[in-house]
Amino acid sequence: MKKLIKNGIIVTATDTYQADLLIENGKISCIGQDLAVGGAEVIDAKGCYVFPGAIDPHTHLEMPFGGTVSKDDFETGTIAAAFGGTTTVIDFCLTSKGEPLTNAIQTWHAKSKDKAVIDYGFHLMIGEINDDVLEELPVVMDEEGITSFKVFMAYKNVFQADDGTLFRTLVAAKELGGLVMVHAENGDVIEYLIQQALAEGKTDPIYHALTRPPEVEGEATSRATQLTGLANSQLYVVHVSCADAVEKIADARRKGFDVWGETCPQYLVLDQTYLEKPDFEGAKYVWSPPLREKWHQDVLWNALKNGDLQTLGSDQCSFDFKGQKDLGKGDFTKIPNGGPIIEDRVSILFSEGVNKGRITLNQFVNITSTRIAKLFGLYPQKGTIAVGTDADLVIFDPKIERIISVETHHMAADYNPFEGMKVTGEPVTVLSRGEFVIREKQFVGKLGHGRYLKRAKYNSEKTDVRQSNSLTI
Ligand SMILES: NC(=O)NCCC(=O)O
Ligand SMILES: [Zn+2]
Ligand SMILES: [Zn+2]
Repeated sequence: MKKLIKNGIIVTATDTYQADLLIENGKISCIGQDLAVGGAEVIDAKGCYVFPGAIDPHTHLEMPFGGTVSKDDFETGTIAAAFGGTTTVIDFCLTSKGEPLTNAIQTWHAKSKDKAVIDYGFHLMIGEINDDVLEELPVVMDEEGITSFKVFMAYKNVFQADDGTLFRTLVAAKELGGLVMVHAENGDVIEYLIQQALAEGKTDPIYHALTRPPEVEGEATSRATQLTGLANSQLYVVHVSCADAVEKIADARRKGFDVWGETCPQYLVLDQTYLEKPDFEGAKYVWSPPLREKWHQDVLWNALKNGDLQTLGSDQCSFDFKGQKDLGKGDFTKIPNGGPIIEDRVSILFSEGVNKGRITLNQFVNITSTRIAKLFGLYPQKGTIAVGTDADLVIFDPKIERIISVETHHMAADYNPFEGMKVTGEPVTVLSRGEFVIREKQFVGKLGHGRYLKRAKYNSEKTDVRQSNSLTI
């Protein structure tokens, strides 16, 4: 059935205007003033913004990690994402050394099929480069449409790859049209600092942060950007947490390197003191990289505004406090890293960013949707509002106030790291390819509605590093 969204204010990465919007066969078929269409279901968006569905470029759903498995899967995770205004997620598919890449991809298809309520794609972890991997990569790209590869520079003896692997991945990505993503922390130095702390009997959650200081993130970011320049390749630095890393990304971009940076809500609004909460509650705030001293937040906000950082991911990787986070009681290295964020990513950026004048409304759309679609080969099918694009849409009431709480969230985890935080602005209705997923704040979607997305190759023309956020695109 046709749907007609009336009276809303359409916001894209470049424009803000009042118009009606017609949806037919899952796509936007017409945008105009005072549209009247016989037989169309009318959705009144008066007083609301109409945004392109947000895209979360960084999720870990049902991921084995730290001796357990992240709590939210493709069902609970994508439902919560939709409540928060996200209509596409790109999840990290983990690989194992010596195993064909396609085995890992099949495992991820099995996790997601018939569960996801919104569209989804995969990034692929590269843990080693050898002849088999080099042979498989072009096939993975062409047949699976996986065009972004993740290299971990940390998590020694678990996921960490060496510099040779990173460099060869950058070279291969340049040749094949892929985007290399890095978790940039120096895993070897962290391991040394961890062993030193444990030997001194320092086992509380705060030592997670103190053994991963900003310098180890800054150093790894610098190394990754330098190697990218040398390979004349392209790089996306995930979950940037501190000034040291922002500085290195900004330097690289000034030199004209094709380098991009993502931050996450936790680094924008929470700080290192949360790890000192009593009764082991600090474990709820264990991420890698860790939360930083508060002053880093201003640097991150400025970087989003001036274009040194371009996107916001959730790094959704949730664990229960009871039964999962508490695996690390008495040894902070055993606390599973990550938290439940997928649902509140967009609202936090709107409330703390747009409402507080730190970024503009159009930058908000660029940071949560358009830029991500361009970088990860989804644009213009996703990431904007235009005739012919998927009708992934969010009707967003900027006036609704909400207190974030585990009592009301839709994620599976048993706590919310933003508990008690007031946000103003909330999605009320969310459509995926023209179908309601959230309607008037109620879930009405269908398991399995979400389709797997084969993504286009990295296109430096589309993403052009010289185009800054400051002027939105
Ligand atoms: N970030 C984090 O603490 N957990 C998820 C895995 C990762 O992204 O490193
Ligand atoms: Zn990471
Ligand atoms: Zn992550």
